[in-house]
Amino acid sequence: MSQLSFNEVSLVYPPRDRHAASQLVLDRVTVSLTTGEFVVVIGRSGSGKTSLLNLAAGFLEPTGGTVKLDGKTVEGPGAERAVVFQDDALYPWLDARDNVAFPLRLKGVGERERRARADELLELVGLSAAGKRRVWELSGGMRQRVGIARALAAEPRFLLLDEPLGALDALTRSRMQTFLLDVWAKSRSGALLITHSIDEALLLATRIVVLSPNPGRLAADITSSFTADILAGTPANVVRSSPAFKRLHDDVTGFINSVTREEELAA
Ligand SMILES: Nc1ncnc2c1ncn2[C@@H]1O[C@H](COP(=O)(O)OP(=O)(O)OP(=O)(O)O)[C@@H](O)[C@H]1O
Repeated sequence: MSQLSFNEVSLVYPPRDRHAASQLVLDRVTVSLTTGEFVVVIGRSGSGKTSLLNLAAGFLEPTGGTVKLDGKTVEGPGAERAVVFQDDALYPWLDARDNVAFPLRLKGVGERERRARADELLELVGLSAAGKRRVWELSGGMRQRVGIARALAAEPRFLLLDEPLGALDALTRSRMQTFLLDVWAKSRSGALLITHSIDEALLLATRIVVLSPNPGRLAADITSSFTADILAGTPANVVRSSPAFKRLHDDVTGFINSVTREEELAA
């Protein structure tokens, strides 16, 4: 089992120009996740969600505190933490299979093995027939699935997902939520996903982390159990209609809004 932890993490962005002030974006955030968990981070715009994910990815360094992977301070990006953004950023000059195989090429894996592994991953994401297609021949949902397959190619311990479904239409998004859970469960990795959707957070998370804005602070860390129902095949609309789902939806909404009221009172 692996653990990714934020320990009293603060982040200050320097002033954008000489007239601006520096900005405290995250204030002493302590939270951790282990492989086998699906942690969803939610909070108002500007609460530092993407900054938190970029710290986990090693794209940013904290100003205070530490980000650790299995007790070792994260000092930069690494193959054990794969990132998927909203804009999949596939390589347009490669077909779907070569996009998926790309991280393996970087690792020096031979061509035959690369292709075999990429084909397995394409099958996992339901795209075994699309390996030869170019990026522009894929729909938005297919592109995101190729992006997720590519992220899985290096067998990461953690998947860091920044609004990966945000650009998809409602129907595709709903299908992709179930798909994402399946992939996560099969990969036995840990997932850290950012979303603006409370509904998505409740359907996907084993834990929901709520950040308050200005500066981003940990407002709540709540266990959720609907993931198991979705993985067992219960349709999302049935899960949503349960009283327990509605109660947790209200609780999370309350955390996000109560934080806003406090902010307003303090302003
Ligand atoms: N590179 C940067 N330099 C300076 N300030 C930044 C930088 N990146 C983000 N910020 C600021 O930090 C704050 C938090 O941004 P961040 O993107 O982490 O929040 P978020 O919760 O992900 O927002 P959203 O939900 O709108 O995507 C915002 O006020 C943003 O303007």
